[in-house]
Amino acid sequence: MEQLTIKTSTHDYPVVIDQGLRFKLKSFLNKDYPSIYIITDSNVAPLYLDDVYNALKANYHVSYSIVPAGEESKSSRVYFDLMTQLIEAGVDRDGLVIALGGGMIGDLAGFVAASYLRGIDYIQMPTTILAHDSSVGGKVAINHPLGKNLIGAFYPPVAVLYDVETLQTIPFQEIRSGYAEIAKHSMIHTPPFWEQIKPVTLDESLSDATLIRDLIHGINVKAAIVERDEKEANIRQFLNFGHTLGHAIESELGYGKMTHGEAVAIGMLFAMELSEQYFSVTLPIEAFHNWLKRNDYPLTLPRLSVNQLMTRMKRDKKTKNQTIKMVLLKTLGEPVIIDMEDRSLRQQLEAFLEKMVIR
Ligand SMILES: NC(=O)c1ccc[n+]([C@@H]2O[C@H](COP(=O)([O-])OP(=O)(O)OC[C@H]3O[C@@H](n4cnc5c(N)ncnc54)[C@H](O)[C@@H]3O)[C@@H](O)[C@H]2O)c1
Ligand SMILES: O=C(O)C(=O)C[C@@H](O)[C@H](O)[C@H](O)COP(=O)(O)O
Ligand SMILES: [Zn+2]
Repeated sequence: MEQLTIKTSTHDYPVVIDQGLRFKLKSFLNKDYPSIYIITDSNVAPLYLDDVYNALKANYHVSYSIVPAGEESKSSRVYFDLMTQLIEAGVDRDGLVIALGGGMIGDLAGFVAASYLRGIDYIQMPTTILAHDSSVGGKVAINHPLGKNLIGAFYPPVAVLYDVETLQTIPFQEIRSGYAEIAKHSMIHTPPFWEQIKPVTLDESLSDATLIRDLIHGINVKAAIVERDEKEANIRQFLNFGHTLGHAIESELGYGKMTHGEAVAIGMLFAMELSEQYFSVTLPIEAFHNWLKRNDYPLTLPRLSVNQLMTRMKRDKKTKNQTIKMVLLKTLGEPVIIDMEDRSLRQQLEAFLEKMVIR
């Protein structure tokens, strides 16, 4: 078992990483909750809902909702339906929400918990690799058709219980998606650990030991950053490496058409190219590109409108005074936030997308 504690402005919470945690939930509940409400999705429910429900039902009043799997459920409609279900179930201010699933569920259920009755406790139970990132740090949100995560809060959970046994059932595309955020952590951290990720192949040969090593490394990077800058006043923006374009691609294509990690991977490639030009440095772009290719990441895009992408990037939460900010790398492990000038960003984006279309 691995455990760390995250300090926030309101409380500290544990991140526990172990096999089979879903069977031992009771021992991690530090309050006598009158009701527990599990929120999960239609892929995770048949696999793990019973285990979680059965681990609690003898001691607590437990209810649940199952939302359709997929990014489209991180929506105002599903959010509102969940609110209705919690009200009808009579969950009060002493209730607990359990977010059982990947980052979609963590963000959605976390935002439900943050806003229901002005905020009740919630536990993150991540079940994807990507959720090593989303379950830590307290960013919760739903999407708006105009942009990703535009409606949300900083609202830390009371615990993150990462039962890594659940990762055995995730499909390959989701292994890829999650490893993109691990690669992100490997490149923004000092010292960088990209050299550790570079040889990893995301197929049957990926061992549990490698996966757990990389997950723990990623979680430690994330934890260290969010502890120092919980509300993203400064260095937390580094965690947005690859996201300025990645989020624009996700929303422009339509939520769920490309996974979050796949879109962020493309965004990282673009940010690396911009970094090389901006700082006249050499980054391991070719090695990263080869890694993405070897692991079957999508490296082509349909022809997208550069105007639309620019408009979407302007709606990014880092934007101030209409100036798009990008996380660039001065060198591997040394991220910086740069105000981008529209004209040159547009030109570089056009050139980048042209390569993505024909590659
Ligand atoms: N809050 C944050 O800090 C943060 C960080 C990174 C990403 N995110 C958000 O996270 C979301 C992406 O998360 P995700 O990649 O986990 O997507 P997801 O939650 O949609 O899960 C991906 C797919 O895997 C399925 N699944 C989940 N766990 C499974 C399991 N154990 N076995 C089999 N199938 C399983 C899901 O049903 C879904 O189909 C995006 O909305 C992104 O914006 C948030
Ligand atoms: O925790 C953060 O901060 C991050 O930026 C982590 C990202 O991987 C994640 O996708 C996050 O949801 C993006 O945040 P946003 O503020 O750009 O919506
Ligand atoms: Zn992300």
